[in-house]
Amino acid sequence: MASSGLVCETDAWKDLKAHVEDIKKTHLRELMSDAKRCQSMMVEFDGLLLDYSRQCATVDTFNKLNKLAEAAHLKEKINLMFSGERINSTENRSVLHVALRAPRGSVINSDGKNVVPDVWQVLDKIKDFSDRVRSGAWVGATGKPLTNVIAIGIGGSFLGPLFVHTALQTGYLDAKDISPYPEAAQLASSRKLHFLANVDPIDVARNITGLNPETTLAVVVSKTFTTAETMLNARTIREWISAALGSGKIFGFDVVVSEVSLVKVVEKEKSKEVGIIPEAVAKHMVAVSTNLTTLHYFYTQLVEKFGIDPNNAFAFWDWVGGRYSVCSAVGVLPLSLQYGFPVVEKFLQGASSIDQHFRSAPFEKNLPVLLGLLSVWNVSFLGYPARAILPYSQALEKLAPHIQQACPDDSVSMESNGKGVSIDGVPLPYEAGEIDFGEPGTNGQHSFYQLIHQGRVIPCDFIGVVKSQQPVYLKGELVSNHDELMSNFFAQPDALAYGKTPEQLLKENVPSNLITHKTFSGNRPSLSLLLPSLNAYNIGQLLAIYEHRVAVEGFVWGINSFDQWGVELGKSLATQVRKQLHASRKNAGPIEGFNFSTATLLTRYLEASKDVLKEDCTVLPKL
Ligand SMILES: O=P(O)(O)OC[C@H]1O[C@H](O)[C@H](O)[C@@H](O)[C@@H]1O
Repeated sequence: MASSGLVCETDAWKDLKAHVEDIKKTHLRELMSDAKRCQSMMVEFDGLLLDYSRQCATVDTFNKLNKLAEAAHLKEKINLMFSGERINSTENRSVLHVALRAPRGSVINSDGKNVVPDVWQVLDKIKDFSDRVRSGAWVGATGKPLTNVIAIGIGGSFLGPLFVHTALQTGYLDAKDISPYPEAAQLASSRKLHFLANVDPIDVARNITGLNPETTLAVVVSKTFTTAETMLNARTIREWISAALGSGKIFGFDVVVSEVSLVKVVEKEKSKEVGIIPEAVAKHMVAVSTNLTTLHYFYTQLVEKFGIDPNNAFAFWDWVGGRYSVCSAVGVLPLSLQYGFPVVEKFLQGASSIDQHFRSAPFEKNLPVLLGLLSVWNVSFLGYPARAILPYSQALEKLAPHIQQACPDDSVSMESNGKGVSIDGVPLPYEAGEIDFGEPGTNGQHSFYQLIHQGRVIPCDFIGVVKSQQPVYLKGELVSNHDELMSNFFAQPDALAYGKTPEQLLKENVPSNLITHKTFSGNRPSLSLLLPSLNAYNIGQLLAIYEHRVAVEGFVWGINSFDQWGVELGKSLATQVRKQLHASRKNAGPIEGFNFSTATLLTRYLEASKDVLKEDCTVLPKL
């Protein structure tokens, strides 16, 4: 829905601006003493409990935020998303990642066509393929079962699957997850899932160290099948497989692509013949890519020319944004190979439960809406530009990188909402998007929490789990290991909210020269989200909550949360550098077309690395 004017011009926005002064007068200590207020700021849904009473907000603030939601047409925008409208207007695409986890038989239309049957066709294909690989019916070129999987992808084709894998890794033994498929746990235990994302050759070396190509399956995951880093990594792994298992050849060639515009205009840099690709590649490599239909023949060709059998390519669609693709074959294929499809299906069901809730629950009970509105309040009104994501669960260690961005160019939140103009292209006179970062507790407490307690104000998301995946207890200890962890989960939000006053310190006989150092101002907002346990279903819920929260923020700010033009410039400059490096190494071509600084750095780099590699001879990682 095109916005009609900027949201900051609405009365609701102006009213909230004026309200900031009232809120700043009231310390969270006071707000927390109102039990009725606190009770009204707790919401439960499907086993989850959200407590947002430690936000610098009153009930009145929420009434005003609801008015802002109305002024921003939030409800209509949510409906447009679910009904398959092309709300990603700059790429002319629908935004339908909710269809990826819709129950079989439901109806979600894109361009008047129900996409759910297509989604399930791919899911069924993944189930069949992953069952065959896991059972040993599908074997490698030398007849051995494929027990190691390397998922090769970057950005959205990496971070989401890594997050889910890390979260499931210690938890897949949860009987509820695998029942009635107990064999899943047994089979997963002898399998390994690896992720190759960075084009840094160190990442390739780390991934293949200790691996036998005979028992390895590589999944090339790329929406466009042209991303420079992914394709070079894929070619490197193909070389590694070929070098070991290279008998029986088929002919093939690579298409090296320099630029992929997000409106699908592909400019070829060069096509180069690589001669013969061993048949083993088709046994040991499969692909996940967008829309491998006749409509997108180009992509099918790319897959085939790479040496992958198009029958072993798993499709998704252009209405799935890269950073929202973990519920497509991007995540479902590697995760099903590792854990079995039934486990991954539960993950999809958890996400779907939140989708239904997001679509239908009234705003005052709607978890993603509440969280999104709070973010808008914190960023645009209270002026807090960052957000810390603090799961008290080591299994959730990759949640913040997925939401935040550990990789160069993709994150659910920062790629979505890191925008400077409205959906209509008007420069924003207010800040949108937040800087996300985080670490699991209690590790973070021993690093950056100092700043959160006494330095900058950073609204925090505390995420706790009631039942640990690992119930460890030592006889004679005061509490179990998980209780020890959770003691911190419960304590930190109060420390941030209440702080510690000079008066309290004086009563404790703190020396006067230390009073200011030991004072905690408090009044630092946070929210607490309690999950019942950490199984595939709950992980799906958590993912969808964050995805929709980001959408809510973007809808209110009036931006397009579903494009990512900001990642393009760096990519095209890298193409220029790549060409220069090739020319200089191959023909000692002069460095041309760069500013003084870049030219100096390039010269130093080229000169100092002259002897490292020889052109035109394959060198695989030294293991
Ligand atoms: O899946 P691919 O086409 O390889 O793209 C991988 C990533 O590349 C980009 O630069 C985009 O900004 C990301 O959203 C995307 O996930």
